[in-house]
Amino acid sequence: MTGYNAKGDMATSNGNHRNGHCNGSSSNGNGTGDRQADDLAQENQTNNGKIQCSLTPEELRALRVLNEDTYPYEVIQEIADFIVKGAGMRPKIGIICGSGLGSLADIITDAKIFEYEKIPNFPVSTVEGHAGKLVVGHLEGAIVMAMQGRFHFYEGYPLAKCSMPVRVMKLCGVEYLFATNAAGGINPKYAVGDIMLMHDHVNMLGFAGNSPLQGPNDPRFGPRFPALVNSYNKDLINKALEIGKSMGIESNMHVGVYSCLGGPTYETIAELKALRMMGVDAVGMSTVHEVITARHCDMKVFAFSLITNKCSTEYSDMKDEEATHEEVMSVAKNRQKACCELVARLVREIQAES
Ligand SMILES: O=P(O)(O)O[C@@H]1C[C@H](O)[C@@H](CO)O1
Ligand code: HPA
Repeated sequence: MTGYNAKGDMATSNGNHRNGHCNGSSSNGNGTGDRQADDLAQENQTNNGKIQCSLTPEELRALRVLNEDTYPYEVIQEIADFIVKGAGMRPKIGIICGSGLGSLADIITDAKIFEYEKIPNFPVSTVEGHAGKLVVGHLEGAIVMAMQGRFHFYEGYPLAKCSMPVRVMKLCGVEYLFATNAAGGINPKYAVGDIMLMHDHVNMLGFAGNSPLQGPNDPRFGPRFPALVNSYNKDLINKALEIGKSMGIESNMHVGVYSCLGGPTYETIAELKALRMMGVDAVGMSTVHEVITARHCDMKVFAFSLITNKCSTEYSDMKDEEATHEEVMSVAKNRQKACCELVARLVREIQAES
């Protein structure tokens, strides 16, 4: 990947900026960032007699991390070791909190909290409603790790980087991935506040030739050509439906198909019509690449969308307002109790079986 730093200088995918240097921490995914940066600093000193970069170390770190797109197995292992050692426990269930659903991590007890900035080689969260914290602790007798904040393609991160934390989870010992998201309901039967259990997806970014698995395959994670037909664990979906019934929310629960678009724009009516024709029930900007990464390394996946807004597929439907992130966050906040209960009870069932 090639990008530009804040001074407009060319920067390359390994964090090797042609001009400019500040002392940030190593973040180039191959452990050589500081050495390269130091070489460049020396070069700048020699060439210009002064350091040119006007960015703070934090800004430079964010830029460098943004420019990384590959994470070798060893780097993922280092991150996982850092977390397991720091937490003093090995999680079995990983939870990714969707927009406004960070409270899913607040129900974790005996929590060890890692800010993303403090985790070596970890990207940073840039979206409101994504706090940028990794929480490891106990939930319903199980050890879980939850991401309070995910990484999205529209933030400028390549898909492999967006879903890199899933591989970290795997090497931490996680066997089950719970991925949650806020989504627009395209299925006309869905209402705002409903929960859609994902049983399949349409990978629109994949249609456009983009995949988190692009590039050389490391068989230590999984096969070159993974199958995805059984991606969403049926047993977990059935358990969640039972839980929904006992919570009295079965009429607000659906099983459906999610699709991820690149964002950050919400969809046009024509796009929503096309998605509906393809059998999509809910649309968002995440999750699919995380699920692909999780299935590639053989994790069991449970995923749900909280329907935060209705997506009209009719030009004539003047009643519908435009989606806003504020609305998304506010609906998520109002429904966090139900989402937390669903997650906690499903964790309890998984734990009871093991
Ligand atoms: O992280 P998720 O997929 O829950 O967030 C959705 C998609 C965009 O990031 C944002 C739009 O409001 O919410
Ligand atoms: N479209 C895409 N992503 C979303 C939406 C939407 O309508 N709502 C929440 N995330």
